[in-house]
Amino acid sequence: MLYLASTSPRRRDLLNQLGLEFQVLSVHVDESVQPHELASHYVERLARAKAHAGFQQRQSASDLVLAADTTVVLDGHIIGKPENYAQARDLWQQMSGRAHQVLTGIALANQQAMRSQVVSTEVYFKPLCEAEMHAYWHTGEPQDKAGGYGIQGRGALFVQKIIGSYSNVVGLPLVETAQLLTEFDYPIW
Ligand SMILES: Cc1cn([C@H]2C[C@H](O)[C@@H](COP(=O)(O)OP(=O)(O)OP(=O)(O)O)O2)c(=O)[nH]c1=O
Repeated sequence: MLYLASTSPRRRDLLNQLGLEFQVLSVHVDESVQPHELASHYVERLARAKAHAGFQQRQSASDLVLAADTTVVLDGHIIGKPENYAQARDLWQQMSGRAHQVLTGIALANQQAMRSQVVSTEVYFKPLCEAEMHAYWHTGEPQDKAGGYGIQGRGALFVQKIIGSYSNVVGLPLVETAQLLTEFDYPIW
């Protein structure tokens, strides 16, 4: 049986898109960033920690546990969730009219092994004006989101173009996830 160690509805929807049967596990890991930790190291470490925590709950020889972690990176810095409008506005002003990266770490584990990788997508914001930043904040969408937007929602109105995987930005890069599953001999088709 395949398990997704994530309660994120976005990840569930993305994995459903592949037409695979799976069950969801709820896992909790410490998400604090280590001092001087690179974003790529951070998302891979957390994805592996989530997969490991998930596997603690499921240990039959045939079980596979998939986990992921997504973060937004601006000028090399990991961007968290904005706590108020002032923080969000400050962040979006820095992101306005230029590129940032969205990194997702994915990890897949069975009883014998764990494999993981990091996928990066370049996201370009259009130049933002005060009125749209204000309006977006009041939709309630940015509040619980790392980087302060969701490309799968009205945050798409900020995104002029992306280079790389779209599903990676939403939280689960599907090509790379399918590749990992194949490496574990899990049938995709
Ligand atoms: C850039 C971007 C970020 N996000 C945000 C929402 C989350 O804050 C962040 C991903 O957080 P995660 O910690 O990776 O996932 P999660 O906490 O939602 O779920 P779980 O740990 O159970 O797997 O990505 C989007 O939803 N859409 C986007 O386009």
